[in-house]
Amino acid sequence: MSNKVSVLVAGSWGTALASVLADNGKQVLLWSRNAEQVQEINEQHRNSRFLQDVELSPLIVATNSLQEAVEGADAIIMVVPSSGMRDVASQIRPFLNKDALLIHATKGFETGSLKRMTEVLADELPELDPSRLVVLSGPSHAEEVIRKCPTTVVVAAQDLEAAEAAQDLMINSYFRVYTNPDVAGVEVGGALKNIIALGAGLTDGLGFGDNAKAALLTRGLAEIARLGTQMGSNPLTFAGLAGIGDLIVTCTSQHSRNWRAGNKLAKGIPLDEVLQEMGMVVEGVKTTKAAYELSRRYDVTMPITDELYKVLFEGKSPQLAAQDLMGRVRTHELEEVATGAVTNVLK
Ligand SMILES: NC(=O)C1=CN([C@@H]2O[C@H](COP(=O)(O)OP(=O)(O)OC[C@H]3O[C@@H](n4cnc5c(N)ncnc54)[C@H](O)[C@@H]3O)[C@@H](O)[C@H]2O)C=CC1
Ligand SMILES: O=C(CO)COP(=O)(O)O
Repeated sequence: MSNKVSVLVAGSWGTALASVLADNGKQVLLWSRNAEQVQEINEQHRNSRFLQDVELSPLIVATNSLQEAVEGADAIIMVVPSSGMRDVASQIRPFLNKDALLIHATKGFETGSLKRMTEVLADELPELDPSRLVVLSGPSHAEEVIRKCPTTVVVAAQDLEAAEAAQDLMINSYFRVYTNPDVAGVEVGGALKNIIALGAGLTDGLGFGDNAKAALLTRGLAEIARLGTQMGSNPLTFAGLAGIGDLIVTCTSQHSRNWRAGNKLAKGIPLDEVLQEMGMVVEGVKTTKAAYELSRRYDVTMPITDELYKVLFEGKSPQLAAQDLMGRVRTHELEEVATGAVTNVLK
């Protein structure tokens, strides 16, 4: 398939996905707005800020020019953090081939509009054939993909042909790609799991133990599925790679920036200092705010998200948040299931 393939931007995940493409024999153009990073990738085949000690394939060529990266590309992988997606999408509009395959691998919602990333891309790129828009998600830490550890992901598109084209482009012996027609579900699952991962870092940091962690994952999945279903997702997607799969890896791996940020918060470090210390995107913080607003828009109960919102933005102590979650009005697991998405997930 694609001859010219580009990846925007050269963060941790963009660089790891560029490596997958290079391993598949593609010459990859990797865009960064940072001139020093471009020089380091081209001259030393390294991206030391994000993936230390990893030698990149010479098939990966970095560029500072969005025009050079996008013009004539048959496939473009967008891995901009959610906060920059609209801006970068608007900048590529003049150069984009309207039949290009546009795959994004970003996990988050747009602040304010609360839109999913494919909705933001469709807004900014009206000439692009919407059937060419694909989302890639699933349990996949960049640090492991770059070392070619066995990884599974899912690509979702309205159009099976586009999803299969993305599958064909990315799949290899260590990177197994499934397709799914549920674009909304794959995007919502990938975004919301970061909230629960922040909570898991907090829970572990407070020494609450394995029971609490299991509770957080299970009840976290219930609220992800509840909101996701109201947003038009197929509940079964949350039993798959973009749901429980990504929830497991992000809540249990110390590679997770969201887990690490939650863990630092448990030590009493203020949120702005935590984010500064991380130096990498922690999508779960903005996503907690977005999900808090979405839960009200769709009238869905999300107790874990609500408590995390209070911890992050209202100064509530995590201990009190945990106490309030445990002391919620008693309820019936199956009764709740009977009125929500989890029925279908568990069937
Ligand atoms: N790191 C990982 O293992 C995975 C990350 N993701 C998702 O991929 C997305 C990107 O994350 P990472 O690559 O990990 O982040 P990162 O923090 O490693 O790198 C982000 C890069 O984006 C650049 N950037 C930020 N805003 C920009 C803008 N407006 N214009 C141009 N460049 C901009 C930064 O300078 C940095 O180079 C996030 O949505 C994340 O949830 C998804 C799966 C795995
Ligand atoms: O989405 C991820 C793994 O699938 C990466 O999670 P973090 O952003 O928490 O590192």
